[in-house]
Amino acid sequence: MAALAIAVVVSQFRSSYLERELSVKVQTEHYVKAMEAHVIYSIQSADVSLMSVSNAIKVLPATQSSSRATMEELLSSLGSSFDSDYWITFVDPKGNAVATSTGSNVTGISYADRDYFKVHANNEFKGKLFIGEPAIGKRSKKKLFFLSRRVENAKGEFLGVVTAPLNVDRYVKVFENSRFNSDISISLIHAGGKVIARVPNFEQAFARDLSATSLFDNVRRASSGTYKTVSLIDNVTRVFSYHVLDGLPLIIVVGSNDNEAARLLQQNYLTAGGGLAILLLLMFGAGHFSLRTYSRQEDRELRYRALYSASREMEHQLLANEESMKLASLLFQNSGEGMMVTDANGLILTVNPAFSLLSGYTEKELIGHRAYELASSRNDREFFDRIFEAVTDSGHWKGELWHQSKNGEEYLVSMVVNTVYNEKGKPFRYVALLSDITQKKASEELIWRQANFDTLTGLANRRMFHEHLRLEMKKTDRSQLPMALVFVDLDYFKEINDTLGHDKGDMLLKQVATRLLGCVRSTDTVARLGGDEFTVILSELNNAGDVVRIAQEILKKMSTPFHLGDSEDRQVAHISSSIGITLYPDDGADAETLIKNADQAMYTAKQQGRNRFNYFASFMQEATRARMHLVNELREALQHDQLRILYQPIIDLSNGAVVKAEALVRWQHPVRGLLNPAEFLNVAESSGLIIGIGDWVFHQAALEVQKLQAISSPAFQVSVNKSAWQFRDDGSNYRRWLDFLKELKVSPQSLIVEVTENLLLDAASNNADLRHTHMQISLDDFGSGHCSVAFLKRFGVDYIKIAPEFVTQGGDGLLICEAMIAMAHKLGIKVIAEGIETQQQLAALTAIGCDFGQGYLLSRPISGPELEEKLQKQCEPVNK
Ligand SMILES: Nc1nc2c(ncn2[C@@H]2O[C@H](COP(=O)(O)OP(=O)(O)OP(=O)(O)O)[C@@H](O)[C@H]2O)c(=O)[nH]1
Repeated sequence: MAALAIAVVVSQFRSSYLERELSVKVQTEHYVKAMEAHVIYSIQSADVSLMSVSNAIKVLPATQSSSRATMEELLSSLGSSFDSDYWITFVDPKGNAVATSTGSNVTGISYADRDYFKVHANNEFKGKLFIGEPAIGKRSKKKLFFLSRRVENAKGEFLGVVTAPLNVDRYVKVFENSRFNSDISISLIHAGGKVIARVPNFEQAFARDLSATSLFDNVRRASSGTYKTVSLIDNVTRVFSYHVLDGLPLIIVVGSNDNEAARLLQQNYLTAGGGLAILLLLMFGAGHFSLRTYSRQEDRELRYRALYSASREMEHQLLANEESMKLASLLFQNSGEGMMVTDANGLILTVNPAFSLLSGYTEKELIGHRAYELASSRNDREFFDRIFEAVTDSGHWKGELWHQSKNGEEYLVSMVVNTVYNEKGKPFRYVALLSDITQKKASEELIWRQANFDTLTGLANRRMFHEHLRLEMKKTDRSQLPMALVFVDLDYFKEINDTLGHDKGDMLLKQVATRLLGCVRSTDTVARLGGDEFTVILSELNNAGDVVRIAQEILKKMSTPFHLGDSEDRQVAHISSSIGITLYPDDGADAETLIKNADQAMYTAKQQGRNRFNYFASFMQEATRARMHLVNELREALQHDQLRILYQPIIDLSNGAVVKAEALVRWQHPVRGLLNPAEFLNVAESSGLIIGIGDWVFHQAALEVQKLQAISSPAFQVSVNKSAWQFRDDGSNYRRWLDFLKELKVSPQSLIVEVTENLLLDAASNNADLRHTHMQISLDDFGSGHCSVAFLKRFGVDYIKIAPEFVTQGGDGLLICEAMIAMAHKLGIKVIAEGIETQQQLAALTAIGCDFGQGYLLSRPISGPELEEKLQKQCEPVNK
């Protein structure tokens, strides 16, 4: 690289040796280039300051740009960065000086006559940099020339002019130091014609108009060139090279006389090459150089080139900066986002229209107030301390806070605060961007609530429950204190809905939620999984005995009567609950297992009679597995025709004839043999399979009664048992049953539906549907429940079946039977005695007027064909 540089320099000067004039030309051109780089660099650094001042003024509130104090503060805060060779003055729209960065008092000085002021007042330069003609400073009395820019607000209104007077002495010094000998002249000339700086003879030359000289003849022809003439200033004949600075109204002119050219020829050209290096060093203020090696020469050459291209680049950046400031100003005025600018003490300097709209305050009302005065009292002091800390540490804060508008309304804003620093690195302005997120937040919160909470009770919903459960399990892992998961399911809640209505059911669920919350600590979780299923997470239990106490408390609270509705429409509801409890980590390691455990324990509590709590035990898992297996088998049984019906004959006690039969379902299990309903009905009910089984039984019974009536008499009846679960149907199965009977041409009265007392009491409304079918109703197990006589009548019961315990008891049992029979007969209800096992019982029941009887003495349950045969036989003597 060094070798290459040497070669370049050597070849350059060898050619200058060959051609005298040309050598002068080359030399002056070198000077021109070096001077140009310096001038551009100095102008651009002053222009950066001009632009930053002008942009700062733009964001000031309207009144403040005319305030001397504000402007002095602004200019002096920037002043420290200024080059000592220039300063900045702000001139108001009338041309009067407002303040200057040197801090001198400029009040009363008018610059209205300056060319730059007129140009900007007429907006001829559209805010671009204008370089005015050189002149003597009105206050400083220095020889100056002026860089300036127009300042306007976002609406384009003229706010004044910022000007940077440049002390031309700086150029004189640099030019002087760059000359090898006194014959070389270097000048910086304004495009208007006036000399800005010149060596030699600066004093005579300053502000002298050269517009009529041959220089300008040449300039008008080309932006750079070389010519020979006698200087007007010092009368010396020189070869002049000139260059018009790109985009600037400035011309650099360098002249060398013939003596210089001759001297050059005698001199070692290498030294001349070194001269150029000296010039470059001086130009950039390095002040120290050495000519000892060529490699240094190469460095300097490179540095010169780098600086030259850097100054070009800077020029482009400045233009881009200007553009972006304009854009920023537009944004400020038109943005939908609120913007506020404060000084370093938090005093509001300006706000944009969107901010006024948000807060209800005009810009005028806000200026001078502290930004935090807008915040609502919802934010505490610590909150502001935190903001302050963040802004001090990083210059930045982002977050949400509550503001209060002029009309007192509170609104939530999302705010970003950024700091603008002055040249000393101290905060100078704070800029805040704000947007109202009240609505957005409210709907986010609503969505979140809907996603996580049960709308009816306000308790955590299933999703939230799962989240809490996992969190509590983690807590337990850390604290080693056990946690209990409690499932609470209301008993027979459906009946509340059915008897009191869904609204009252809702009221009850709400009260259940409140009562449950009252049973636990605030740190525990109460959730509603759906329907009448609730869960409680009892976290970090110090004492496992607490769980029992809480479970008992819940049972008690749930079985305390609920008062539903207001005084006019008040209803009292009685209910109870079944509770399942499982412990973590003892019973399971994951959430799914715990949930399953608690559910099983609760199910067992239901099975055991409800209104009780049950701890999960591993045997329950086994039981559950067995139950699931049974459900699957039963489903298959239905599909594969494994169910059977046996008929137990019912005898007319007055003549011993079989006149009815009770259909009893059996399961012909492929492995376990014939199973009684007790072995599978529970599972059938809880799995819902009971509906299908009930339908099947009914169909079989209807088909059978058709056959039996054909054999004996149209009065023959078959009874079917209806499970409590079948009442949960909406009644559509009755319609299906009646359709089927119609198809068979069997009268509905041929079938008796057997229901239990409790069922009759609980599902009163559904029984009304049953009566409308015209099938007969038989009340099973009469005497074992609490059915009042009034109920019997009201629900149109056709038969009562006396429970076997009364029949087999004898003595008092028989007396009760007699009373029941008498009462039933008075109501027009017939009586069937169940479980007759002895002749004695038969005789006694017959004696007290019982209408019908069934039991092992009379016949065990038999198959359809067997019954048909029996009836056949019974009918034979009559037929004969
Ligand atoms: N009022 C009201 N009822 C509901 C709501 N959600 C579900 N249900 C009803 O709650 C009842 C829940 O019944 P289950 O738990 O199946 O049965 P249960 O009657 O409580 O009987 P057991 O649980 O066996 O003791 C169903 O009848 C649902 O229709 C609700 O938001 N409001």
